[in-house]
Amino acid sequence: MAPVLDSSLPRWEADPILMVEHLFMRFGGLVAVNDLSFKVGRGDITALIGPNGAGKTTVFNCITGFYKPSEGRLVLAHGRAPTPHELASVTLIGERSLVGASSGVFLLERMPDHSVSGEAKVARTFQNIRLFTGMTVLENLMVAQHNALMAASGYSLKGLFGLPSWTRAQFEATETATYWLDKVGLTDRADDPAGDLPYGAQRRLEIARAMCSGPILLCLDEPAAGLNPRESLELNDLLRSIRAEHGTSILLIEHDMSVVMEISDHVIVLDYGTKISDGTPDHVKNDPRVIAAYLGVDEDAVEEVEAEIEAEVAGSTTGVTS
Ligand SMILES: Nc1ncnc2c1ncn2[C@@H]1O[C@H](COP(=O)(O)OP(=O)(O)OP(=O)(O)O)[C@@H](O)[C@H]1O
Repeated sequence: MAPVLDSSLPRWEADPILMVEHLFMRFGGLVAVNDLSFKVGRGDITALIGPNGAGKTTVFNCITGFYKPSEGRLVLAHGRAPTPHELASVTLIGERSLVGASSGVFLLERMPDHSVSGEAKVARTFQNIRLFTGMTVLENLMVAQHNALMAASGYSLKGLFGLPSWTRAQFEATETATYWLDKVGLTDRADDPAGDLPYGAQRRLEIARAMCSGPILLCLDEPAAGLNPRESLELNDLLRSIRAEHGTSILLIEHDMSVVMEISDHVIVLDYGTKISDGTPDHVKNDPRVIAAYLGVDEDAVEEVEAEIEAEVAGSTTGVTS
């Protein structure tokens, strides 16, 4: 039976798909991520924001297995979140995953990047587009399914003899690629080299390629970078439909606040590797610490603003006006 979720809690508390716990990443003397904890809700669009150098991409690199964190735990749950007892059992026996009847639990910090994508089903895109520019648009989407196709081919034998399971897998991979080509509006460019596409189309192709691997968590590093306002709106629609039609949870790093505030359910703000705010878009955009981090105001000024807000709130509840 599906567990009953506490509707009084935000989704990231009631039903987290990813739990980042006390994450540290040090590069020599530089602490790029400093004791960071946050949760990503299942089916939510979650944004990780912060000024340049705040540590956002480093967090992505830890989640997706590109970096081994200096400390901390990264728990991904395919089904319901694990109980503390289940989590302790995976952690203590030194395993990197627990694939039970109802769910799979993965400790991402213990997994290499290919297992994070292949087993834990976390896909990502990069700040700088990384397509195979010499391959066609369609080939880029087929390559994304290479691992599944290799397994279906029995690592060549079934493919060599053209067994039905291999033919079926090939057909399904082509269907998946065709579906995503259509979804991102690139069907008529299927046979063109990916490098010939305009910039905005390359960004959409990257997202389509990530979706071809069937992720349950899609991590997007600055998907709106370099897009014009019309393309940003199209991106918003694409991400909303990925969430609505495929139930994929999305974690994105983004500087474009029109994208962040428009489509996010949950926003986490980093500054110098530390979390300074965590909540709904409305909560975050009115948080004096966030305003200060973006405008470069110092701590004293933040405390002053907070005191002013508290005084105003107290005044309005007692009916005192200034
Ligand atoms: N491989 C590395 N070696 C050394 N320092 C690094 C490495 N990767 C990141 N850093 C440093 O860690 C800090 C955080 O960098 P990161 O790229 O994560 O920030 P960011 O928030 O993603 O920035 P931006 O918005 O500009 O992309 C920076 O000071 C950066 O120079």
